[in-house]
Amino acid sequence: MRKRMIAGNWKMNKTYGEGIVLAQGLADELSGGTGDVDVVVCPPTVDLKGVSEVIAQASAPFALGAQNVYWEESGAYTGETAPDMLEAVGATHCIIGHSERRGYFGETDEDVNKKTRALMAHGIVPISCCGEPLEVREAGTHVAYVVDQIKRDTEGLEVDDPSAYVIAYEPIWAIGTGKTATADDAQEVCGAIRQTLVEVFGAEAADGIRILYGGSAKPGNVAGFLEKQDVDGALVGGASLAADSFAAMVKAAMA
Ligand SMILES: O=C[C@H](O)COP(=O)(O)O
Repeated sequence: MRKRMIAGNWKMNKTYGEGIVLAQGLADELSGGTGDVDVVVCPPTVDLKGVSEVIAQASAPFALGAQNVYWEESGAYTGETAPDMLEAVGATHCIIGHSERRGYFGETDEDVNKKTRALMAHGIVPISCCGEPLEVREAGTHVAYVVDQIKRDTEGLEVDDPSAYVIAYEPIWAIGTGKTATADDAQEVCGAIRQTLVEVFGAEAADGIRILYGGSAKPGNVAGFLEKQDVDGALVGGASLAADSFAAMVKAAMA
C-alpha cells in the first residue's frame, strides 16, 4: 500500500521571514498530525535552514524538501548546492526536473538522471518531475512523450527502497494556469508511468513508487485525483503558499 504524499513547491516565493511565518502557520494547522499522509514543504534554498528550525521547534509533522540540487559533491560550481549541503540543513526530499527548470534553465533528462543518483547516494528522496507541453497534448502524443521522459530519467537506476523515489506528473499546460487536467487525464498518464516503471524496475518496485499529480491542484479538486488508482498524491504550487489551503489539501488526502 503506497502512502499518500502531499508536497508543496513554494517556487521562487517567500523571503526568509515570510517562509518562517508560512511554515509556522502550517505547523499550527497540522498540529493534530497528518495521519497516514507524508507531507513535504519545498521552500527556496535560502529559506531551508529557517524552515528546518520551525519543523524542529514545533515538532511539525512535515518534512523538508529542496527545489533543486547539483550532482557534484563540492567544488567550483558557482550558485549550485550539493546534496550534503541539503542534508546538513535537514532536507530529506528534493524536487528535480521541474518543467520550469527544464524550460528556463535548460535542465535535461541526463541532468535529472545524474541528480537522482546523487540524491539517492545521500539518502535524499528525489521528487522527479515529468510532463508534456500543450502542443504535445494537443497532438495526442502525451503518453508516449512522458513514457520516453521516464525511460531517460531512470536509465540505469536501481531503486532499493521504492518509497524513497517519487515521480510527479505535471502537464505543463496545467501549471499555474488554473487549467487542470481531469482526474482521468492524470490517471491515463500516471497509469502509463506505472507500467513503464514495471518495465524498468520490476513489478514489486513499481508498485511501491509514488506518483504525484501536479498542475493547478487545489483543496477543491485534489480528492478527485487521489481517487485514481495510480495517483498517490499531489505536488502543489500556488495553493501551497497559504497555510490554510495547503493544510486543507493534506486533510483531503487524510480522508
Ligand atoms: O510544482 C508544482 C507545480 O508546478 C504546480 O504548480 P501550480 O499548483 O501552481 O499549478
